[in-house]
Amino acid sequence: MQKNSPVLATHDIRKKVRQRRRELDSSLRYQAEQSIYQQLQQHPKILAAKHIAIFLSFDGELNTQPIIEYLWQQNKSVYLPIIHPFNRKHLMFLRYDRHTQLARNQFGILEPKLNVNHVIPFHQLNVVLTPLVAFDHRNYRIGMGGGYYDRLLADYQKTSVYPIGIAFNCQQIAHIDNQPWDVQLPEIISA
Ligand SMILES: Nc1nc2c(c(=O)[nH]1)N(C=O)[C@@H](CNc1ccc(C(=O)N[C@@H](CCC(=O)O)C(=O)O)cc1)CN2
Ligand SMILES: Nc1ncnc2c1ncn2[C@@H]1O[C@H](COP(=O)(O)OP(=O)(O)OP(=O)(O)O)[C@@H](O)[C@H]1O
Repeated sequence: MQKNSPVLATHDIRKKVRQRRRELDSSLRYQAEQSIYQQLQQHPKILAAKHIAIFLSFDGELNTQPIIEYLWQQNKSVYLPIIHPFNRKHLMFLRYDRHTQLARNQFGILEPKLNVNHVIPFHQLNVVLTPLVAFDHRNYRIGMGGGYYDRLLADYQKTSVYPIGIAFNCQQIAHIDNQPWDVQLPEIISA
């Protein structure tokens, strides 16, 4: 592989920013989380939404549990991604409530146990809160490398689904050498 190959560069950025995210100072982390929670609570798309996809934090991601508690309180329906059992490069979204049983997937991330009655088709989601590792000023993102969210969001503009990235400021980088399949997010909330 060439030294300046974008694939290699992406791998290095992912590694570096994941580490930066894990090592974020705990009081800075707390302040940033409070700011992001506030921004989300005032967000018109969240206020109007009924069906909201989110994720359970791992690897230094912002703690999403308070957001989930808030959404439940507001009587929103909350959904979590699971790795599709047959089509393993794809995600499915399952309803998440206080009674949902969770188990760790192959990456060590907690996910709901598959129950077909709890599945929501992608196009019925109103907002997809989207995890990311790194982002740039154009709202291109680098994720964990599975391509899951790029596949999921490839055609979001043909639907009424509104994706919102959430991240810490320390995850912003100058420029992402975007690939043809990379999805540009309409919005990233960060602090
Ligand atoms: N909280 C959260 N949930 C999420 C995501 C996310 O970014 N955050 N995902 C966003 O897409 C999906 C999971 N994607 C992932 C992709 C790669 C690895 C990962 O650790 N890869 C290792 C190899 C691990 C292995 O194969 O055993 C690596 O690259 O070193 C983890 C999650 C779905 N759920
Ligand atoms: N829409 C798509 N259709 C087919 N393959 C795709 C699509 N999006 C991404 N891929 C494939 O997935 C692989 C991983 O992509 P990439 O490194 O951009 O993932 P990522 O953005 O870091 O991860 P994620 O989207 O899960 O957060 C690539 O090899 C790419 O070819």
